[in-house]
This record gives sequence, structure tokens and C-alpha cells, in this order.
Amino acid sequence: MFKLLAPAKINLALEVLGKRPDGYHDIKSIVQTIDLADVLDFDASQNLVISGDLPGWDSSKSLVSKAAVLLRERFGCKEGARVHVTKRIPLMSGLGGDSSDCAAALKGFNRLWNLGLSDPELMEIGAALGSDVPFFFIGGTAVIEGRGELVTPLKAFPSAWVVLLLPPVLPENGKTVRLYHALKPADFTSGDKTEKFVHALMEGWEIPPSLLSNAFERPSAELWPEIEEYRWRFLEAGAYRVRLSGAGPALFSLHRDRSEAERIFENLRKNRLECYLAHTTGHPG
Ligand SMILES: C[C@](O)(CO)[C@H](O)COP(=O)(O)OP(=O)(O)OC[C@H]1O[C@@H](n2ccc(N)nc2=O)[C@H](O)[C@@H]1O
Ligand SMILES: Nc1ncnc2c1ncn2[C@@H]1O[C@H](COP(=O)(O)OP(=O)(O)OP(=O)(O)O)[C@@H](O)[C@H]1O
Repeated sequence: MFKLLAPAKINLALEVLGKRPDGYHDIKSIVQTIDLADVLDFDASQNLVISGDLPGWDSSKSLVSKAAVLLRERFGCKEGARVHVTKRIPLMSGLGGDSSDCAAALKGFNRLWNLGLSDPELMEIGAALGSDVPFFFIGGTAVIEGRGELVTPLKAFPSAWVVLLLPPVLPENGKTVRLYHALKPADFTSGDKTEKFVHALMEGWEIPPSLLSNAFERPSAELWPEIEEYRWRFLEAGAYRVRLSGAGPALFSLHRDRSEAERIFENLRKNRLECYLAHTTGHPG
């Protein structure tokens, strides 16, 4: 019937401002979609059938199922749907895979069940399912604030190749909670760096590398001490700046030059490391 892409994201900058009374944290982050993406295939069906191609992917644990249940309950739809999720984004990696699948699922069910919901309405529903979900209705380059549900589109970050390295740490459920809980007051910042990043982007200036920082760099090394070895192996493969995406463990490097990115990707692949070569993408709409 129809298919929707669910792109991954990297956090070009990620500041945590402090803890909120509701247990979440206020953040300010520059988020960027890349062309590594899952694919969701939608078909009409009497019943709700959600399947995936990846061994270990469990529809009952995915926000795709939670999105279907929430829409059916809230809007009383009795129709079913057949959704097949082709996973390419590694799960629980810091690349927002399940959050992006959730946004695609909300768009898909809205279309399949003729719910007539606008993107802002879908974003609001998405925010109740996960803090990273609303961003995927905008895509491209955007700044997210609040707990992540306040999304402001930005002028596109200069087009770049992205090499991703996934350190072989066991993907664990609840790692994002653990990383947030591992933050110390010294890890909290004012949001100024992200403001400077936004300003430089709007003015078309070169973004100083110091502005591409992530508050989870320290706690992730605490939670996954082995991640430092993979950071070094990334540098040995030819990367000159390695960063953490989201709450990790995925690491990434940015390159203007395709051949440089391909050389680093090949070096990592030769060492049998889980790695991906991707490119930044613009706003889909
Ligand atoms: C790390 C990021 O990926 C950066 O883009 C996001 O902040 C995390 O977004 P997410 O995975 O969609 O997070 P959610 O599923 O909404 O929340 C998982 C858990 O992470 C913690 N959490 C999440 C977001 C936030 N701003 N503050 C938090 O403290 C909360 O304990 C929450 O229960
Ligand atoms: N086995 C599983 N099968 C399908 N979905 C799962 C499984 N285990 C966990 N999930 C879902 O995946 C979500 C976390 O994965 P996701 O890919 O969105 O996060 P992430 O890649 O760590 O992104 P970030 O770190 O940026 O938040 C969980 O909140 C849960 O909804």
C-alpha cells in the first residue's frame, strides 16, 4: 500500500541544563537527520499486525505498537493495519531509531485510518510516547528544547558525510535513563554553546569544533569504559574528531570530503567493526 522512511539522527551538540521537577531534564540540542533509515511498510488489514525483519526486534517493546494502541484508544478506530518494519538503524544506539519509527508509524496510521490529524497534533501525541519523537516530524537540522519536545527548524547544517562506529557494548534497555541518572551537576551547562552554534549556522559562519559537544561524553565513558578503546580505534582509522550521538553508544565523525569518509569507513570495516557510512539530509517536506 505505502511505505515511509524513518531516518536516524545524530546530535551535533547536546547540552543538559538541569533536572526538572517531573524527573526529566531540560536539554538544548542540535539534532540532524542522516540517510541511514528504517523502512515501514503499511497495508490495510482487519487486525493489527506489526512485524520486523531484525532478529531480537520485538514489536511489543517498540513505540510503533504503542503508537497504534494510543491512536486506536484516543480516536476509537476499529480498523487494523499490517506494518512491517525493516530495521537498518541499530537499536538503543543513540541514533533515535525507535523514536523515528514511532514518528513514521504515527504518520502512517494517520493516513491509513484517515484520522485527519495535523503534524503539530501528531507531534503532541509523539511527545507523549518519547522525547525524541517530535523532532522526526521536522527532520533536517533543528534545535530541540524542553525535554526534547520543543522543536525549532534551523538552516541546514553544511552537507557532510557521517561515519558511524557502533562499539560492541550490549544494547541495553533503559540505557538512556541510566545515562541521565549518571549526570552530575558539573555536567549541566547553560545552553550558551548551543545558542552560539545556532547563531553561527544562521550567519553561515564555520562552526567551531568546540561547539559540537555532548553532555553524555563523560557519563558514557563511566558506563561503558570500553568505549574509549573504540574512540581510539576510530582515530587510528583516520578520524580526527570523534563524538558521541545522543546517549550513545554510537560514535560519529563528520567529513566534507567523500573519499576521506569512505577511507575511514573501509578502515573500520576491515577491522570487522560495526560501522556505517551516511550523509546528512535536509527537511523532508
Ligand atoms: C538522549 C536523547 O536521545 C537526545 O536526543 C534524548 O534526550 C532521549 O530521548 P528518548 O530516548 O526519546 O527519551 P524518552 O524515551 O522520552 O525518556 C527515557 C528516559 O530518559 C530520561 N530523559 C529523557 C529525556 C530528557 N529530556 N530527560 C530525561 O531525563 C527520563 O528518565 C526518561 O524516562
Ligand atoms: N527488543 C526491542 N525491539 C523493539 N524495540 C525495542 C526493543 N528494546 C527496546 N525497544 C524500544 O527502543 C527504544 C530505544 O531505542 P531507540 O533506538 O529509540 O533509542 P536510541 O537509539 O538509544 O536513541 P537515543 O539514545 O538517541 O534516545 C526503547 O525506548 C523501546 O521503546
